[in-house]
Amino acid sequence: MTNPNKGMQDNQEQLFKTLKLYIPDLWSAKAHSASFQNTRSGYLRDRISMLAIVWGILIVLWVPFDLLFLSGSLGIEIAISRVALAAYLFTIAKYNSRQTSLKKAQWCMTLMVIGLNLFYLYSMQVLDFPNGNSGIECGYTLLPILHVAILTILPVTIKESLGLLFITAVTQLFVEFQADRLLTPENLADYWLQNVLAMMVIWSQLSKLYMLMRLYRQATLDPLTGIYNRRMLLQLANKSISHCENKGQPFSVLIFDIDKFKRINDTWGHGAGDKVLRGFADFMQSKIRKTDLFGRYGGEEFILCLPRCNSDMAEKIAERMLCYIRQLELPIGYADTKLQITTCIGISTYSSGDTLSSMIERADRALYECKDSGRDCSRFHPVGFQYHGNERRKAIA
Ligand SMILES: Nc1nc2c(ncn2[C@@H]2O[C@H](COP(=O)(O)OP(=O)(O)OP(=O)(O)O)[C@@H](O)[C@H]2O)c(=O)[nH]1
Repeated sequence: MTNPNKGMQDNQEQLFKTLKLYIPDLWSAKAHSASFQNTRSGYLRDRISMLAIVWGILIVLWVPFDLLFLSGSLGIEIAISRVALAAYLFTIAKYNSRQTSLKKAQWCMTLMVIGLNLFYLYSMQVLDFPNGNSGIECGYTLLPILHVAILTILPVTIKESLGLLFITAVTQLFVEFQADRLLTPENLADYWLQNVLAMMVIWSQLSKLYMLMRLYRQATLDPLTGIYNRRMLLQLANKSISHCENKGQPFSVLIFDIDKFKRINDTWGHGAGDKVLRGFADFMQSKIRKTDLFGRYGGEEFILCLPRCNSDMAEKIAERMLCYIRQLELPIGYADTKLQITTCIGISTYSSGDTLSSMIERADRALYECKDSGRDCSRFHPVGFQYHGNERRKAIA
């Protein structure tokens, strides 16, 4: 018999694998799923708007000190540029709060950093590129450090972070070149300090991204199989249906149920059953398109949503999947034993007035027709089709 502790250990390993983040996840947004990009863009958007508003207010609050400490026209010039920067930041905050895509949030973030650096460049030029960090000039020459420090609150990838730091570093090096103090020994301590600060900012940003991604995965993925859990699957499927509905494209739902799965558990133990579920989920993922949605609906039931697929195409895909699945040999971690499985597939296709629930309900009835017809087959139920076989025992989503 299989060892139950081994099964538990396997599950923990799988959970760890599902939640584990790799360097590409932290390096660039390209490695992220569309739904995580969407979640992060909302999170970024709030922070960018907040930062732009707070920084816009703080930058204007220094105007009296410009007028007080800087001689005549210098103070006025810098004060005007502060007000202009504040207006620019408020505009970014307003525009950013209306956007939804990650790309636009990234643009707003970059524009904010460019604006801050242009202000630094302008104020240095007005002050005739001061050569030292003394007295009142300190308040202006330290701006790049502040501009880097405020980025700490953003959950950004390494690539995004390096891009933002690069803008600030180039501006600062240009200013130092103009002030004749580029790479001078006196500046070494400053560089050191700035590099340490930059590292800490990147570290903090990555920690935020890491945490966000981990929590997101915990909330959206099935810990056993690593595919979408029911909540996420239904959420994404609803979005996909609305999208297809707006574009006048077809949309089909396939419910898969592994036949006589209880027997596998009873014969080989739950650990083996878990391995079969995992193997089946991995296999299905290798067979679907990038735009399809596949997730665990519950127990040994899985749902595959096929955007832009009409009923004919969905029936053909179901038949093809049945053939593939029949040939599948799934290891159960017990000697070299491999199990073969079959499935039933219930199919429904969107028609006007449908909701995801009504589609799942039809596909579910079709699935039960398969069970009544001897299993290892697929059935399609169109709207209005009445099936009078065994009624379904489970509640529908
Ligand atoms: N190993 C394992 N078993 C599970 C899991 N979730 C549900 N099950 C089992 O799946 C079995 C489902 O049994 P049934 O609903 O009777 O379905 P079946 O045996 O496949 O029978 P038919 O669907 O009629 O072919 C139950 O024994 C559940 O305990 C899981 O995460 N892991």
